[in-house]
Amino acid sequence: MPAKLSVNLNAVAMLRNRRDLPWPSVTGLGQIALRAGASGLTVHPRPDQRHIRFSDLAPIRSLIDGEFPEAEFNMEGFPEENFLRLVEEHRPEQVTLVPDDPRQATSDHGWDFRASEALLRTIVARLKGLGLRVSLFADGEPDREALAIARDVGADRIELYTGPYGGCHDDPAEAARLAGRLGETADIAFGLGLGVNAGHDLTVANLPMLAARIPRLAEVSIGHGLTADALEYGMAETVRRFCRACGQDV
Ligand SMILES: CC(=O)[C@@H](O)[C@H](O)COP(=O)(O)O
Ligand SMILES: NCC(=O)COP(=O)(O)O
Repeated sequence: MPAKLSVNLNAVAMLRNRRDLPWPSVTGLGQIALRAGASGLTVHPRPDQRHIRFSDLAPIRSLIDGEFPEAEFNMEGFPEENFLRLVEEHRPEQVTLVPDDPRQATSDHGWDFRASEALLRTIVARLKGLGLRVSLFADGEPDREALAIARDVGADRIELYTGPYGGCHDDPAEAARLAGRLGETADIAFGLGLGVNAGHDLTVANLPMLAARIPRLAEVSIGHGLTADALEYGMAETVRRFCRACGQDV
């Protein structure tokens, strides 16, 4: 089955936040994306609310519950207490834990599973107690021992950090090499019984090679490149283009 597309709304929220006005509408564009065939919506509410605001979460939850009961809400963030309370309140179908420092401009690395094992064990147990799927942001390094820790702390999936792969848009040879590394990492994760998601700087151009190398990829979450294309083609057409790049027949 081709990878599902979860549309990350952070970039739409950032545009909205330029003014004290409610447009572009984060929930409205999420609705257009789901109507066009996206399988879910992703948000990464950072502590300073510079993109998604905490007040965006309830309307997104209601949108999915009301019109798209098959769709999934994916909340990403560092597992500090405020984020965990937001998760408890809004009950996303999936929580993706990322090791971000609040001062980071954007996510730029996966977990150090060895150093964070105790923290992750506690947090994953708490989230699994709520019945939520848990995914852990992981570097595309085929490190079996580290990935075994991700499995052993109770995660359901990893999300491969594809930033370096996305950054090679003008270097096809390096992109192919990194797709191979991501694929090796995914193969180890599958062998350990983990599911595999991917995200960061994915585009219509670089998705097909990744999807071909990882045919069992469960989900991609995409915001920056997708929002850029939505400015050019509109959100609905952009979602269809990204779904096709995942290998979906839309
Ligand atoms: C975990 C990940 O890769 C995404 O959440 C990405 O960091 C988007 O976040 P921003 O839109 O805040 O940069
Ligand atoms: N998990 C990655 C994500 O949600 C979106 O990242 P990007 O496409 O904005 O780089």
